[in-house]
Amino acid sequence: MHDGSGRLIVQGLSKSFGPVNAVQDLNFTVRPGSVTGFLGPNGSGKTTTLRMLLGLVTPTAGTATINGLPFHQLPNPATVVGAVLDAQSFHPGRTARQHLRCYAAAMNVPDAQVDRALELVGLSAAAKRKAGAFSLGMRQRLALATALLGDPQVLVLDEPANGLDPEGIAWLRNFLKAFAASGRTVLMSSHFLREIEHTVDQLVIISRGRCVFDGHLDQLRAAQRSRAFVQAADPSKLVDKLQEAGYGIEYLQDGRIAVTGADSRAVADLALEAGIALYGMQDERIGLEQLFFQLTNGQYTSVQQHGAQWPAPDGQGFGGNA
Ligand SMILES: Nc1ncnc2c1ncn2[C@@H]1O[C@H](COP(=O)(O)OP(=O)(O)OP(=O)(O)O)[C@@H](O)[C@H]1O
Repeated sequence: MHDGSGRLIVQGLSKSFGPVNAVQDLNFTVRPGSVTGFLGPNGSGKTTTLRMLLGLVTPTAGTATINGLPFHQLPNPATVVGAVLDAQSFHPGRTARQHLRCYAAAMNVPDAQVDRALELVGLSAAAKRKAGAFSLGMRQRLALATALLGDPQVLVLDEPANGLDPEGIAWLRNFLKAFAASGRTVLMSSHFLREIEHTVDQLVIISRGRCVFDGHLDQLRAAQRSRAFVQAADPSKLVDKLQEAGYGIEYLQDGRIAVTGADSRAVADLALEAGIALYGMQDERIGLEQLFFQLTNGQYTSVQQHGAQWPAPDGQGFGGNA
């Protein structure tokens, strides 16, 4: 049974593998009713964190809880959390339905859930086909169906969009948004900002095992700075005026002034008022992707949609948030 919270709480979580500090003092909360992206370059510690959350790796320090409990203390965990860590782990000779029946039996979930899960992921027509012949996109869907068997409150997905074509990504986006809109929780990892940009509301970004951003995607967007580069006849007078107006200033080596938080129009208006001639102007906008580059300190990586519906936990209708 769902206890109605669906919260994932990571506190002071660390994991070292010998000399490798894979995860270092991570703190974040994932709330129901939203899709949270867990973003970071390759090797930044995403999988290790998800594995600690799912009780598959023991933390060196700290805790990771689901509904207030470590995974291994959850009563009937399959009904609380569904996870996909590896979309390739199928017996190639089994059909999609046979694969799901094996898991349903192991989870003590009624067989009826198998056809429901196949339907939810759009695989009903492929139920009798062997998983070994599935495309990567179909494997991702079958893995997701496996995670959905227990009708869980929380979905934890490691790189679910990996290898999907644009149509598959759009399908996944609709699906996860609808799942979250019903008051459930989604945590999905990615190393590619553009791939998940239109799917997630919240973002936790990690780099080298440490959290470098935790907040709403809009907060990240707001942090995109714009700058205007300007060459003026009287630079020091213009700088005085710009500083009076509250803009950040930087002198560039080539004699231009970089004005932070302003576009060229605002600078031109101010220069005109002050009677300062301008010889050249240029705008610069730091995009989300560049910002992600900066946040992850060059440890690179980089985030895409529709509409589905999803019943709320315990069949309470749509949009119920715990
Ligand atoms: N079992 C292990 N033994 C030793 N080192 C490990 C182990 N698992 C992970 N690591 C190391 O911990 C670091 C974090 O790896 P992790 O797989 O968690 O990163 P990731 O962000 O999921 O990367 P990717 O996007 O490439 O999957 C890496 O340096 C990795 O080599």
